Amino acid sequence: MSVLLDSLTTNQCMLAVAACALVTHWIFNRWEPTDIPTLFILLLLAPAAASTLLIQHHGVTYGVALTFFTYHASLLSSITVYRISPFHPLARYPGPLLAKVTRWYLTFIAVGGRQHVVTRRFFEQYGDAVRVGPNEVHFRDLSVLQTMMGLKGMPKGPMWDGRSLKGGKSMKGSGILIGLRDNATHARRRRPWNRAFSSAALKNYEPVIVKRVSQFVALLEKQKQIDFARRVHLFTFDFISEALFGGESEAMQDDDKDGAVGAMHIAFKELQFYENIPWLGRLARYLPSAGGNAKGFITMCRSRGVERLAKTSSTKDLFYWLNNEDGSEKEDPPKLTVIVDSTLAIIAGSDPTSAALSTIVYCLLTHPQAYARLQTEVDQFYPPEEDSLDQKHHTSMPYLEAVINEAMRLYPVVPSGTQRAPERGSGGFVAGPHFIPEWTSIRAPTWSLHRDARNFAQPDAFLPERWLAPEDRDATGLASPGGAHDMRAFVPFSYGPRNCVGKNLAMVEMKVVLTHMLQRLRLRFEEGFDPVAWESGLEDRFGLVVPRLPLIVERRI
Ligand code: HEM
Repeated sequence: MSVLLDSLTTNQCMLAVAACALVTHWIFNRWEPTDIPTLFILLLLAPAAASTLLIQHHGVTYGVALTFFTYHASLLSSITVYRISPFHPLARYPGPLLAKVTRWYLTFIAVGGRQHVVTRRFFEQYGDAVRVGPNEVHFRDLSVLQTMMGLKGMPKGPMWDGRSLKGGKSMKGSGILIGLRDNATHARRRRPWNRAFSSAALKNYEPVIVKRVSQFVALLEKQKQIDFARRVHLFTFDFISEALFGGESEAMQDDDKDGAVGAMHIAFKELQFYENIPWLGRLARYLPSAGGNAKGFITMCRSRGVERLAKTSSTKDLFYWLNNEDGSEKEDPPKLTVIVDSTLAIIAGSDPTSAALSTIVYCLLTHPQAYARLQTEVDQFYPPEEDSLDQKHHTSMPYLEAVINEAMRLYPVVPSGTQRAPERGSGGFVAGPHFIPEWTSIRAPTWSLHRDARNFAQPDAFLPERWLAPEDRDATGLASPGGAHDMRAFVPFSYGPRNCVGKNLAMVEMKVVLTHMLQRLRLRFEEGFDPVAWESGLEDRFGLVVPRLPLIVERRI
C-alpha cells in the first residue's frame, strides 16, 4: 500500500483528494447532513486523513494546507456547478443566480429585515415561482398555498431547526409546538392548545382582557405623548402573561423594568439568522456567546413557566390546559414540554397582536376618512355611557372588522409566512401543479399574496370598504375598489391545521382595545412624523417588527 502511495505523483494525489471531495458532495446531496459530528467528519476529518497523500511529497505543513485547499475548493466547485446545472431538481425554477448557488444570499437579505419586500420584487421579476436558495422555492400561487398548508399538507420546514437553536429536537418532538416538524407529533401536541382556545375557554380570558385593556388605556390617558408601538407591546405582554400564568405581570406599570419585552426583538434578529442557516443554530447551542440574547430571553420565559408549574392556578389559565390540569389527555405531558410551550405562548401571544395593533393605528391615522368612519361606528355603539370593554356590539360593527382585516392584509405580521418541507423519506410532495422534491423547502409569502392585484384590487391601497357588504360600501362616499377580492389569499393567521391557534383570542383582544381606545381617546401623530420612513422601517424578522410610532393622545370623554 505504502509503495503504491509512494508511486503517486503530486498531481495524482491532488486528483485523489478531489475525488474524496466529490464523494463528500455526493453524501451531502443524498443525506443533507447538518449534525455537528457528521459535519466535523466530512469537513475536517476527511481532508485531514487525505492529507497523508500529500504530506509524503511536501511535508506536514504544506501537505496539510494543500490538501485542505484542494479538498474544499473541489467540494465548493462541485456544489456550485451542480446547483446551477440543468441536473439540479430545482433547475426549472428561475431566480437570482447567486441565490441558486448559496443559501447566504437569502440570509443576507433576511438579516437586513427586508425579505418581504425583496421577495415581492422577485415575483414581479421572475414570475410566481422563484428559486430563492439552492434548495428553496417561494410561490405566489394559491393552489400551492392550499396544498402545502392544508389538511394533508407538508410538515414545517428546517427553519425551525435553526430557530429552536436545537436542530434535530424539533424533529423528535421536544421542541416548541410551532417548530414541530412531524405532522403527527404536531397534531397530538396541538390538542391541548385547541382546547385552550375553544369558545368556552375563551370566556375565561375575558376578565383579563377587560382588566388589562382598561389599564392600558388609562395609562395612555395619563401619558399624552407616547411611542404607541412600545406601549402596546407592553400591554399585549402583560395580557398574555396573565392569561397564561394566571398571575401578575407589570411590564406596562413598571415600563419593562427587567427588559423582557425589549429583549424579544433582539432575540428575533438572532433567531432569524439561525433560521436561515439551521446548522449554525445547532452549533450556536454549544457556543455560550452565540445567540446570547435569544438564549437569555428564552431562559427568562422558561423561569416563569417553572414558577407556574409549582402552583395550581385558581383560574383556568392557558397553562391549565397545556399542563393537562383538565385531565383530558390520558398521560400528562412532560414538564419540559409545558414549559417550552408556555415560552411560545408568551412570544406568539404578545408580539403579533401588538404589531397588528400598531399597523391598524398607523393605517387609521394615515387615512383620516377611515378613522372618522370607524369613530362614527364606535360612537354609535359605544356612546360615553356604554361600557366599551364589553364585546356585545362587536358583531354589529362591520367597519371595525374591515379595518382590522385591511391593516392585516397590507401589513401581515408574519410577512414571509412559514416554511414547509416534504416529510423525510417521502420522496417529495405535490403542491398545486408543482412536484416538490425531498430536501426542498417552500413558502408562500403572505406579504406577496396579500399585495397581488389578482387577489385584491388596488393591492397597495388601504381600503377597508373592500371588506364590507356591497350595500355598506359607499355609505360615506369613500372609494370602494370593486374588482378582485379573493378570500383564499387572505392568510394573516396562516392556513390549515398548523395555523395560528390564538386567532380568535387575538381578534377579540384587538377589537376591545380599539373600541375602548377610540371611545375614550383622540390620537394623532406627533409633529414631524414621516409615514414613508415609518413604512420603510418595518422589519421582517419572521414576525413584523414595527418602528417607533410616536403619538399624541388626548382624552375625548
Ligand atoms: C394578530 C395576532 C396574531 C397573528 C396575525 C398571528 C399569526 C400567526 C401565524 C402566521 C402563525 C404561523 C402558523 C404557521 O406556522 O403556519 C401563528 C402561529 C401561532 N400562533 Fe399566532 N398570531 C396572532 C396572535 C396569537 C395569539 C394571541 C396567540 C396566543 C397564544 C397565538 C398563538 C400562536 C401559536 C401557539 C402558534 C403556533 C401554532 C402551531 O404551530 O400549531 N397567536 N400565528
